[in-house]
Amino acid sequence: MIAIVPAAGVGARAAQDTGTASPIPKQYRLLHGQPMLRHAVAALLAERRIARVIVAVSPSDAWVDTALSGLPRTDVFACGGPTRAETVQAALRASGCTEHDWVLVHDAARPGLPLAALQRLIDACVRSGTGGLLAIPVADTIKLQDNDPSPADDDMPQLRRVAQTVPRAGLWQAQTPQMFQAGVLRRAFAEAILAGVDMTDEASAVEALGQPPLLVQGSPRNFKVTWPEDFDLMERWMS
Ligand SMILES: Nc1ccn([C@@H]2O[C@H](COP(=O)(O)OP(=O)(O)OP(=O)(O)O)[C@@H](O)[C@H]2O)c(=O)n1
Ligand SMILES: C[C@](O)(CO)[C@H](O)COP(=O)(O)O
Repeated sequence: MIAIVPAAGVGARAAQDTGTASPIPKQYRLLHGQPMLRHAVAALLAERRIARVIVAVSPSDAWVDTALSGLPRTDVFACGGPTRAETVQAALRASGCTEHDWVLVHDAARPGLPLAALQRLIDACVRSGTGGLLAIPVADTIKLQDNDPSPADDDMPQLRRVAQTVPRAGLWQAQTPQMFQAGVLRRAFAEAILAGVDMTDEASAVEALGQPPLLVQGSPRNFKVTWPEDFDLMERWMS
C-alpha cells in the first residue's frame, strides 16, 4: 500500500489577503512550527500499513527537501502538472505500482488528518475490496446562487441572491485520503479524460467508470486549508 501526496499547487486562494500571489505556496507555510506538507506526510506515515509516501511537487519547487528532511519511507517526484488530477496521474505513472496495489491519494493541504480516520478508511476498503474516500455529511442548509449578481462598485461588493434551496439529505463533503487499487485508478483517469469528466477528485473519475466508491466517515479536523483564515483555524486545532 502506498500514498501519493499531490503538492504542486500554488495556493492562490490562500494568498488572496495579500493581494499578490504568495511567494511561498501554502503547503510550505508553517503550522505549529512545521511546514503544512510535513504534517500531511507525517499523518500518513503514522500508519505502518503505508509502505511508502510519494510526494509530487512542481518541477520548479525549491522548498520540498527542507520541508521533508529526515522523514522515512518518503520519495519526492518533481512531476507536478497544471491540475491536481494531472499531478496525481503523473505520480501514479512514476510509482511503479502494480494493478492490485492499494493507493491512497491525500492533499498536502489537509495537514490535520487523524490516524483513526485514516485507519477507518483503510480497514473499510481492504475488508470490502472496494475503493473509497473519507467524507462528512453536510451539516448546513445548502443554497444555489442565481446567475444574475449585482454589479460591484466602490461602495458595494457584488451581491448574489438565492435561486433555490438544495435538499441536503444524502449529501457529503468529500475529503482525502481517497483510496483505490492502482489499476482502477489508471483506467478511471484514462476514461475520464476521454469522456471530458471534470475530475476534482479521484472518486469522481472512478464513479464515472460505474464503480461507486465507499463513503467512510472523515473528520472536521481534516478540512482543506484553502482560504487565508484557515491557517489560524488549523493552528488552533493543532494546539
Ligand atoms: N496543479 C496542481 C494543483 C493542486 N495540487 C495539489 O492538490 C491539493 C488540493 O488542491 P488545492 O487545495 O486546490 O490547492 P491549490 O491548487 O494550491 O490551491 P488554489 O486552487 O487556491 O490555487 C493541494 O495539496 C495542491 O498542492 C497539485 O498537486 N497540482
Ligand atoms: C480532492 C478534494 O480535496 C476533495 O474535497 C478537492 O476536490 C480538491 O479540490 P480543489 O479545487 O483542488 O481544492
